[in-house]
Amino acid sequence: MCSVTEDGVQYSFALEYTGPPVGYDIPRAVPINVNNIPVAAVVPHINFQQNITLPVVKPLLPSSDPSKNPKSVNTGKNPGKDCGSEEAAITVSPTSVIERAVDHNLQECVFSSELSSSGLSNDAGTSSSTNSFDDKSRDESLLKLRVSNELSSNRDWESNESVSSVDVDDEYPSSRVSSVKVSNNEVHGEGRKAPVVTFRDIESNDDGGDIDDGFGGNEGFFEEEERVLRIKPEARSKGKKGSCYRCFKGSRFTEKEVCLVCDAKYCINCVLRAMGSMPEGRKCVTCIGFPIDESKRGSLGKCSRMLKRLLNNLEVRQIMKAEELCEANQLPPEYVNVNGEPLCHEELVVLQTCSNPPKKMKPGNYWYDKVSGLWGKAGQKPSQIISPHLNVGGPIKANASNGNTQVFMNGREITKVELRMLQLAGVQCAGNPHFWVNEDGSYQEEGQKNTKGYIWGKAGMKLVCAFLSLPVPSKPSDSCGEQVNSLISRSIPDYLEQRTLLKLLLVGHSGSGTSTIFKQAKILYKPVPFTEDERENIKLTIQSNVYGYLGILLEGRDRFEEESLTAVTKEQSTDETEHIALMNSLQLQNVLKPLTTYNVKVGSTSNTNHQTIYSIGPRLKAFSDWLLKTMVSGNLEAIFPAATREYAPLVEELLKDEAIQATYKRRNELEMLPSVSSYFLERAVDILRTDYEPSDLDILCAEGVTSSNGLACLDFSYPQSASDDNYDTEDQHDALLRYQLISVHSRGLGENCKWLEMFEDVGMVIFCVAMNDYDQYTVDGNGLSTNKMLLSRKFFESIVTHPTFEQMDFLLILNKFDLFEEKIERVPLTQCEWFDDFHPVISSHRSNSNSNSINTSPSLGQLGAHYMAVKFKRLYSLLSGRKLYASVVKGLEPDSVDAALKYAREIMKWDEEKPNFSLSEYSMYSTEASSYSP
Ligand SMILES: Nc1nc2c(ncn2[C@@H]2O[C@H](COP(=O)(O)OP(=O)(O)OP(=O)(O)O)[C@@H](O)[C@H]2O)c(=O)[nH]1
Ligand SMILES: [Ca+2]
Repeated sequence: MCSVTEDGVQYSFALEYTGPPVGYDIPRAVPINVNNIPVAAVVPHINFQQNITLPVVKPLLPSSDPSKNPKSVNTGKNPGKDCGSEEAAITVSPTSVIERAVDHNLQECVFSSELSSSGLSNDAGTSSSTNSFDDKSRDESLLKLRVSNELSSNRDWESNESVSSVDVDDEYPSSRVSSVKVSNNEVHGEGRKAPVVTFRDIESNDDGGDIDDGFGGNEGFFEEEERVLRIKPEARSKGKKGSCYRCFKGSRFTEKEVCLVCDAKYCINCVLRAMGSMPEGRKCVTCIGFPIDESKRGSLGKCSRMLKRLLNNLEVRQIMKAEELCEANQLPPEYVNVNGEPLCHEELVVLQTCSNPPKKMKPGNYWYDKVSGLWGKAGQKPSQIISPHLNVGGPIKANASNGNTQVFMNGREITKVELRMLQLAGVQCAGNPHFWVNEDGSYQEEGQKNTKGYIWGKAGMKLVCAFLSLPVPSKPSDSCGEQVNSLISRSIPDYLEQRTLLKLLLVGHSGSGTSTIFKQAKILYKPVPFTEDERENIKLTIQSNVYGYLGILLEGRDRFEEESLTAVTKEQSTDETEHIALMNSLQLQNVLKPLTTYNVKVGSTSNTNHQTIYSIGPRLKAFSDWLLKTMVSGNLEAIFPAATREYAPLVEELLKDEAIQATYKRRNELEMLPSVSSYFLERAVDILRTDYEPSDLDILCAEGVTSSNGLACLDFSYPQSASDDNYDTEDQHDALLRYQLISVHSRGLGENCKWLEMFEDVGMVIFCVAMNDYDQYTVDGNGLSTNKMLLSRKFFESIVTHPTFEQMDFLLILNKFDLFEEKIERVPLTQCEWFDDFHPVISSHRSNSNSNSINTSPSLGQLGAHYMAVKFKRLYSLLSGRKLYASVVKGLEPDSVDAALKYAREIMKWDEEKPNFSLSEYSMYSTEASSYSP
């Protein structure tokens, strides 16, 4: 079927299948011979009530009030005349009538299911050809039928249920009324006047009471012009649980599309038949015109993968647009309460059409500060700043956001987070002040005239607000926003723009590699990971780091020299003279106060005898001492790397010096020296050049590159990778979904993680652990030394049990697998007391590294990783009763981090789709989804 849209774009709705024959039955629409259609031609004057086996309703007189006589629908039976000439209402179960039509040769107003389905497809063609996604364009000349859901979707009945109309009722009490349009031409042939025939479902045959229960008092459900009952359909499948509502095939795991109104679920083969052209988005044809299920409002306009597979981009876009914008799907105004008052239609329109409307509005209670434009859910901190001065809702209440700070803003007691924000903005908040804050952020204390400042004016406030998940005013022309953001949003169609930003919180104890993963994400997902400025800063950071490592080496050299001298002294003290002992003590002093006693050392006659391999020459010694002094005084950053050019030759000489080389060999004994230092020290000479340009790996390995304040945000979307093409499901839309990776330092979370509550709106927590920490110790302020893995565990526990994250998904990243793999061969995992029951069974062939046969037995590293994951999973389950997702990662390898972050996306995606599964289905599924991904 070819159609032309308003824009003149031609597109085909369905293509003829030209492939090889298929081995299964294809549902088909039986062609209709117009002449053979059993039309309700002449209705003889039959007393239907006497014909008890025929499921009929009593005719409803045009004057009768349908609400008072709900079992009757409008009808205009006119004996002796063509049934098309007047309105007629007959209650039929479609099949039952078909059978009866055959049995009794009745010429009734009967429609077979084939007819209805051909009517449907015609409808689809009609509406797409006129681009009639709005109600208006529904052609009046169409024969209006009200048939049951079952008729069109073949959903809930079986053809042998000819007489069991009552059963159907009982089982499907609310899938009753719906509308299907059938082209006049197809039904009646040309030349006939379009009649309006309104059918009601079988239950009209029922007697009184039941129906009143179903419809009683619901005048609102009657559409006056058409006088047709409008009860929101509700679907239940007759097939086995989880199967498609139309063909009854498939299981709960089959991908399905859900009707926004009645929750009927259709498989990929049935969805287009059941939903037709979707003029109001994803609704069964029979649900068109009905309000959506409010719990599904969040998914309006968010296209499923299934539709994207079935339809082309243009079609998908139009359907999604219609879904979001069509009248029937709009939020009922009375569902929105602002400052305690339900909105009327005009208010809702004002709210939605203002220049800066609330995003993602759902039914609910909101507060609105008309002066500043702050907007939030009742009892919560502000979520957005919308257009101010809108005349909607009542006056704001002091407890609107449930604040308890005794600080007031435009009459509302603000929340703790806002107070924190004000403090960071430099607003004086002592003495329970009442502020008057305008939409531009200017504020004054109540009763005073002077503007004291601008809340959002201060540099860095945007980041602070992002950190605290507080809104900032958005400029009308939001062109100055973050580069990447605006780039992306420009290519997103309007209706996608207001999508949720999915936030991922990345945390880990210091040294766990969180910064590395953050940087890796930046490199992976940003077209330009670092700006020129950033690169320059990174370069300086790396160079300072190298000087830092050098300093640690020099310090170590001092120590080693001292130690070896002491050892020599002890050896010699038995047979050496006092003079030598004296000289040695001098030598010791040299070590301790090198600069001042320098000459003594040089002048000493026995100097050469008491050199150790850790001793360096005078020039280098002087440089070394100076460097150490500078480091201790904390001036390193100020002097380096500006002085790089001057000192580069000295550094080069120093690094080549045997004493330094010897020290470097013992670097494992230097606790202060991070393992990554060797990566840089080995290339120190190159790095310290002025023309050095850090590589991606350099940046990844460099400490201190990100987040001086402990917080870093990265807005990104997962790019479409080549491998994704395998599943064409992952198309554009997923690529356009926006994510935000927020990385926080454990120390940035404050005591007892008190700042964690700022992150209540994140979608998931990614917790990072360095696997190779199991034998590492840190010494705290009290001189107590604690295993780093246990520290990580403690931190993990406090985050998992934090009230903010009660229902949060957690992904554990077991990081630095490369280092772990190597370490576990040398150091038993049982070094850490938490892992004392690790007793791997290792195949005896394992050690044969030369064997080129495929070694299927896992390595010790893999066993250890698995064991560690299980340990954390058990702990998590104990703490939260839920499943922990886990992923083993090598932070320095892009692919590894990419896989882990995509895994995170899958978990969130699953979270989104979870509601489409029933509870029992979910619990089954979750067992699978939480599997361990190595
Ligand atoms: N070999 C190896 N090194 C890693 C891996 N992940 C991180 N590192 C290194 O480990 C060091 C510490 O990692 P960081 O990213 O600084 O982790 P962090 O200390 O938690 O983060 P910050 O406290 O923000 O610096 C860095 O030098 C990284 O280069 C990994 O998977 N393998
Ligand atoms: Ca670090």
